[in-house]
Amino acid sequence: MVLGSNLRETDTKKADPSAQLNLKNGLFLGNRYESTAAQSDASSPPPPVGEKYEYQAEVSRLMDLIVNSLYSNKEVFLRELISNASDALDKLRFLGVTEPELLKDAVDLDIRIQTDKDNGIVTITDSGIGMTRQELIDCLGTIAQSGTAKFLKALKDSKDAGADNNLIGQFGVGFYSSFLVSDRVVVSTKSPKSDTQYVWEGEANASSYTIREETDPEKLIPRGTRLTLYLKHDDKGFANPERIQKLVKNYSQFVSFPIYTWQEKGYTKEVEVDEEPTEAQKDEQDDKTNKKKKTKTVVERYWDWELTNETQPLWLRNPKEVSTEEYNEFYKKTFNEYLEPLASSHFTTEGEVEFRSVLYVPAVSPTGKDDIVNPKTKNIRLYVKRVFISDDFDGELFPRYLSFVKGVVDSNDLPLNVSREILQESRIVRIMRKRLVRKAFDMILGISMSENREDYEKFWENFGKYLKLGCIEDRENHKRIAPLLRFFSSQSEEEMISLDEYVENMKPDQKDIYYIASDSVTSAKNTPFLEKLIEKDLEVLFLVDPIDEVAVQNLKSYKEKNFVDISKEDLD
Ligand SMILES: Nc1ncnc2c1ncn2[C@@H]1O[C@H](COP(=O)(O)OP(=O)(O)OP(=O)(O)O)[C@@H](O)[C@H]1O
Repeated sequence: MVLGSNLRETDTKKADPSAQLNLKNGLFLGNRYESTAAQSDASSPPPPVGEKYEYQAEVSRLMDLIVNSLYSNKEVFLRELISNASDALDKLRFLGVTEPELLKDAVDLDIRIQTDKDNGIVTITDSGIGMTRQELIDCLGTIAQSGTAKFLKALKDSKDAGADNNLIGQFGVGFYSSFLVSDRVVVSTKSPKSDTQYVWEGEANASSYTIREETDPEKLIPRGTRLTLYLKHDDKGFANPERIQKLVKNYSQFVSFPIYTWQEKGYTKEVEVDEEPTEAQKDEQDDKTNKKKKTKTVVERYWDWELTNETQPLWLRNPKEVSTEEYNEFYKKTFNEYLEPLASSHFTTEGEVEFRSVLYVPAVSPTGKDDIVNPKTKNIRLYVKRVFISDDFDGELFPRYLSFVKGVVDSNDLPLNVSREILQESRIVRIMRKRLVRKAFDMILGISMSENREDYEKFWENFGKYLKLGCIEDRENHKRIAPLLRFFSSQSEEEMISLDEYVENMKPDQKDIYYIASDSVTSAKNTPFLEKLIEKDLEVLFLVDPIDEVAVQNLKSYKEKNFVDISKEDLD
């Protein structure tokens, strides 16, 4: 075997990883993985002093919290950093579709994690999009981003002084989580948009960070980002290669890029033994065709990259083989959620248009009940042939009133350079949209039929308004929406009922569905129009949400029974 054979001959305990990598790929990738952090630290002269920048006030606060936190589940740092690396690779792969020259400096899109146990150092390298100098300042000195911003908001909202510890785990604090375990963090990064590689360096308990150019030729990377974490004294255990391997397996099952970890390996071989044979053995050897030397089996140790995660995306797997726990985990990791979803649906459509999707109904409404019309939800992640395209196309794939549905959609029929304009014009997208909507309704119907009535009550409380909006905006789907609606009524003031329940409860000669619009159950109850109907034991729906009446007027009828406003009609 040619591969790495020279490495096995010698003591390769600290072998140069790049040597193997280059051999393996048969191409020269510069010295991207050349120096382990430990080596460079010991041998190179002190790095040039960088330019100093102050953190934005929120970042300082966040850093303070993280550095001094008593949060015990520190290992989440790895999940956060791998997720950043994966995002950076996604961005590169996406941009590379239209600008292939971005990909030319390094072919493999992967994440490599190396540990130096003796010195307590972990390096995480991705060959993703990297950062320019300005991006370093914008991204790692200010807070603009989702998860971290969510964290700060939750922190503000929480009055409980000990809450920050739980919040770190729930929301994730992105890049800054590296300071849960590190005294010092060095980010060396090369964007394909810049000719220079830059180094960001920050320390726990400091209010500023520095940025300088990378001048050490040993540390140059063709493209991407390398994070070097100098672990705190008590956290040096994270530099144990087996521990890292375990954590990667645990946290990265849904990362669709290969993650390699640097592992010690062994193989057995036979070696000759030079011991003096006994007299008896000598005779025996002489008897046989003499000179057959003795051998023994020894284990040779060497270090090599080992693929540590499975890279098949969840939606490509057979739904029969995916457990509810896996769907829930995928949801939480993909959408930065900490609550389990209320329901999920995994399906494939074939034939005219082929795509795969996993959809979810969240447990709570993120925008608050009154803010339906927020088109920038980033709830649907669109992939084309497994390449992440964008999470900005919710509006093209789902009607506005279903914007609370989250999920991934992967199509084989769309072009990789798909844009909003293409989506809007595409016949394929129209078909996809129809099917997605149908599946979303099936999923909601599933919740409504759950044995546990509370599930749907919870759904209705969070997303009822959205469905009512659907009555107004989506005539075509009235048949699907109407059975999902819920109202209080003159005979059910505490628990909401469905239209089906109403219809079942109708008197044999009752033709219409009666309703009264009011601002509360109490005032609806006291309306004078109601008396006569109650006398006759006829049930009346109470429409107590301002949107209810418009929704019902749009439906006009349910199961061929007209909605009739008891305050307006001349009732017999
Ligand atoms: N490995 C990386 N390669 C390129 N850019 C990165 C990398 N890590 C972080 N960044 C940049 O820094 C920004 C801030 O990262 P951070 O982890 O704090 O937040 P985020 O990833 O945007 O949000 P969240 O982690 O909550 O999803 C990212 O949005 C990205 O632009």
